[in-house]
Amino acid sequence: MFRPAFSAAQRRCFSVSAQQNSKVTVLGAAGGIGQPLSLLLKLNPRVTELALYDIRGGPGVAADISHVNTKSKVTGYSVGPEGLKAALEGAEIVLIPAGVPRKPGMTRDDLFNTNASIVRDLAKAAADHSPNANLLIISNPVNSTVPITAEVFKSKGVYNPKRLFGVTTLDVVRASRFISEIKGTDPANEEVTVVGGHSGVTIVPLLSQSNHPDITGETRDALVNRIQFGGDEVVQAKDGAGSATLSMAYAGSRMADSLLRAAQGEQGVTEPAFVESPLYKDQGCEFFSSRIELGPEGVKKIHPVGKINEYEEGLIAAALKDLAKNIAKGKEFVKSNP
Ligand SMILES: NC(=O)C1=CN([C@@H]2O[C@H](COP(=O)(O)OP(=O)(O)OC[C@H]3O[C@@H](n4cnc5c(N)ncnc54)[C@H](O)[C@@H]3O)[C@@H](O)[C@H]2O)C=CC1
Ligand SMILES: O=C([O-])CC(=O)C(=O)O
Repeated sequence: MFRPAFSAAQRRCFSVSAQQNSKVTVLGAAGGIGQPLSLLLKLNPRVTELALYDIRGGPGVAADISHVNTKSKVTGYSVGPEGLKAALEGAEIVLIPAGVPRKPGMTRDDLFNTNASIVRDLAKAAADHSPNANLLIISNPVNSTVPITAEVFKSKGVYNPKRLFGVTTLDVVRASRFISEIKGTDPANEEVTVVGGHSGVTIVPLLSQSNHPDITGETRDALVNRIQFGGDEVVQAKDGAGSATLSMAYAGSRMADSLLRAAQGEQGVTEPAFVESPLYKDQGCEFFSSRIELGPEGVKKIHPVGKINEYEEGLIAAALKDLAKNIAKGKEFVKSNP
């Protein structure tokens, strides 16, 4: 797992892989997520070049981060198609946290009207200028923005489902933290599989597969609810000033680091992600988040959901209903608004 501080010994271990060039691009780099995410990427020795783009403030954030004394080169790009093109060209990973966040009382789906076109347009640029990069979609609603990106790539004839990821890492980060709070354990030792999508009831934690299948009854219901609606806790606490940014930056940098490690030959790297998946395709869900083994080609293996109990079967059934609608909405948007 990527941790933001590296000892001298760790730096020596990293040195072989760090010789490989890895350009990482952030679109929306000056935002609440973009800034701390870019900082964490600057601290990662596997990143050799960091390209920061935003419709406002990209060069300023880049100048600031570029003073951090790690080896990677940081560039902030000017606003417009030329800047966007230069930011994307040669990227191994493109992270997209561009778009508006929620305010109290809103669902992630309420962001669709604004964020769908932002993601569509950035996806068009990525399809043109970095068609082979791993694309990590953070902008909400992820359940729809990932299908939007897939449709754009298909329309340009460059879609590779192994390279498109909706970032759901924050759900497992939260789940391991919340379960550790109940059990008084170290969250580093807690792994909770979370499947489905990234909003409300589409977020399905599989506690029966965790270290604590004994959590049942009201405690289980409250924990599941907290994992499903953890984002709302932050939205309410920020009281109109946005949603999770710092924990999301951590989660996004962990996902990027996992992809870089897998690309550089590390075996057995897994993360959850919302990807094109055969698991529930026959129930209208062409995309689904489950544990993914990563490799140099992006998605190496999609893990099945595995053994679950009746309660979890019910959670998945509820998730699939919403998820199918969210996916169809994204696909329809690109058809009607190419
Ligand atoms: N996947 C996940 O787990 C999570 C997703 N999110 C989502 O991430 C998104 C960003 O959240 P924040 O960073 O808090 O928002 P923010 O408003 O602080 O930052 C968004 C940034 O995107 C930029 N932007 C807007 N349109 C752009 C375009 N066409 N090209 C380049 N940059 C553009 C803005 O200038 C701004 O700097 C939201 O949609 C939010 O819901 C937030 C937390 C977790
Ligand atoms: O809740 C939100 O709107 C942001 C988000 O996706 C999360 O924190 O999981």
